[in-house]
Amino acid sequence: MRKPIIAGNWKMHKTLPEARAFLEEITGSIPDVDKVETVVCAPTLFLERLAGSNVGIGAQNMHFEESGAFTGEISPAALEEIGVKYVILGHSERREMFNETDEAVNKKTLAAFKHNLTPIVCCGETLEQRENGETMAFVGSQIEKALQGLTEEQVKQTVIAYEPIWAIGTGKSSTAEDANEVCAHIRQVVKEQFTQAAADAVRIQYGGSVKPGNIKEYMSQPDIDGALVGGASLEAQSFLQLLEAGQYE
Ligand SMILES: O=C[C@H](O)COP(=O)(O)O
Repeated sequence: MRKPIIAGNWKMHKTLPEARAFLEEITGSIPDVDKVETVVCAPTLFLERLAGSNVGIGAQNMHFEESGAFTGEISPAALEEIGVKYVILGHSERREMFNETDEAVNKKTLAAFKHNLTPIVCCGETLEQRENGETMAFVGSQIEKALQGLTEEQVKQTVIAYEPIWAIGTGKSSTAEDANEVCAHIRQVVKEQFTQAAADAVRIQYGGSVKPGNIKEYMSQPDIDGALVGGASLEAQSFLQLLEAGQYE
């Protein structure tokens, strides 16, 4: 059985004192790691200070090269060294605003495994693509390209986050059934590209206006294994409610 994974993506929010206060508030109340894997993806500057707590710490992006003249970037090795365990790759905000391509996401995914980082690979369609009936083909192709060259074992350890772009930060969440349909398609794509065992093991999160009040609907779907949460992960009590509700019955 796949273990649920709930990840907060703080994006470019919080100061260091706020980040520390958040972790102090949640530390004693994190559910058992056997029930749900808890991850907080913080701004790069805070990562070193947050690592070492009983929460999995994740970065929100990284470069795929080991080192070099890439002003403003952070390397996978540097993240590994400070105790970061997860990295969000190919978030739609990075694809849209920072021109991140499928090829770059693939290189980053391969680089993550060289440095013991669990990649949270994001995919998701625009509203226009959804209305044109292009969701399955588009999302399937994003995932196929992102996972190219991975071993079956690496795919099993990968986390995929399906986030329809029109549902991010808008309050308009996808219905649980619609989200599950896309997640089931992603699993099918993984099966065709790799193996049934890889498809059975890979964890797929839903993201897009997930809140304590709706997370259970998503978690009750057979192909959804967790959530990648933006806005509702910023407040400690809201995040704890997500963790409580984000477990299998
Ligand atoms: O990475 C998280 C997603 O962008 C979802 O953000 P949201 O929960 O604020 O809609």
